[in-house]
Amino acid sequence: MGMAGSGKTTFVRKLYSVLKVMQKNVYSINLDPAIRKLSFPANLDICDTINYKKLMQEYSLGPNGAIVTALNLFATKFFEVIDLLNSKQGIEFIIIDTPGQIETFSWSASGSIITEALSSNFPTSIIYVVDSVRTVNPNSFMSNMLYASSLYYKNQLPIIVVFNKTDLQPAETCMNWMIDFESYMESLDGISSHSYLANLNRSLALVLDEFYQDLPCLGVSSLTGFGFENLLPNMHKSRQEYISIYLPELEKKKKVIEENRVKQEIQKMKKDNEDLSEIRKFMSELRTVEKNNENST
Ligand SMILES: Nc1nc2c(ncn2[C@@H]2O[C@H](COP(=O)(O)OP(=O)(O)OP(=O)(O)O)[C@@H](O)[C@H]2O)c(=O)[nH]1
Repeated sequence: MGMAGSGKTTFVRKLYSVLKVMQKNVYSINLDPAIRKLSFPANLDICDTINYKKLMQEYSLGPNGAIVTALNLFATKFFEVIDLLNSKQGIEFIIIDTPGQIETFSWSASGSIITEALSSNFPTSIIYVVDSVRTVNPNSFMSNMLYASSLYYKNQLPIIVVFNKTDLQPAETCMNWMIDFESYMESLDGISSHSYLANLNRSLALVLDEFYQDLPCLGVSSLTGFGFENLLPNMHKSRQEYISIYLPELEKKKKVIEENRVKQEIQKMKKDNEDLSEIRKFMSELRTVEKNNENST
C-alpha cells in the first residue's frame, strides 16, 4: 500500500522479478481496477473480471466511486480467491498491488474484507511504500507516517515502511527523523516554525515516537533494485512476528466474532420462539371465538 504515485506498482514489479531470479514460487495479484497497462505479470488480475470503464459509464460513477464499486464486486468473490490460493501447491510468496487511491482500499469495507480474508489464511504483512522525493518535506513525511500508523493500528498486522525512489533522494534524512526526534524538530524550524501545521507536526511527532520503535524501515529503488536484498530478511521477520504475535490475537478476535454470532443466533431463535408463542396464543383465541360463534348459531 502507499499514497498515489509512491511507486507501488513499480515496487511490486521489482519484488516479483527479484523473487523470480531467486527461483521462488511467487503468485501475484493486481487489485487496482483502474490500472491502464499492467507492468508486472499478474497471476490474478481484477481487470480480467471487472471492466472499470464500463462500470463508470453504466452507473455514472466518478473514478474513485468506480474503484470502490469494482473492489466491492471483487470482495464478494474473494473467498473463492482464497480457495484458489489454498489449492495451489508450493506458493512461497503472494504479492498484491493495491489501487492508486489508497483510501479506496485501506478505508473501505471491501479492503477490510480482503485484508481479513488474507490475514486469517496466510501470514500477511503490509509493505507501506513511501515516495522519498516528496517525503523529504517534513510535513509530507508526517502525513505519510500518520497514514502508515493508521494502517498498522487498523489492520493489526506487521508493517514494513519502504522509502522508495532512493535513486533520486536518499532515505537517510527521513529514517533519521524516526530515531532522532530533535532532528525532526529542527527540520520543522527550518521551514515554518510558527505555523499551525508545524505545531501540529511537533505534537504528532511525540505521539508517533512509540510507533517508530522497532518499526522496520528501509530505503529502496524500485527502478534500480537497490535495497531489495535488505527487504527479504525484513519480510521473513514479519512472517515470524505474524505467527508469534499477530496470529494469536487474530484467533482470539475470530473466537469473539464466532461467540457473538452464536449469541445472536440464540437471540434470534428466542425471538422466533416468542413470535411463535404469540401466534399460538392468537390462534387459540381465534379458535375459541369460532367455537362460541358456532354454539350461538
Ligand atoms: N526514479 C524512480 N522512479 C520511480 C521509482 N519507483 C517508481 N517510480 C516512478 O514513479 C511513478 C509512479 O510509479 P507507480 O509504480 O505507477 O506508482 P503507484 O504508486 O503504483 O501509482 P498509482 O497506482 O497510480 O498511485 C512512475 O513514473 C514510476 O516510473 C523509483 O524507485 N525510482
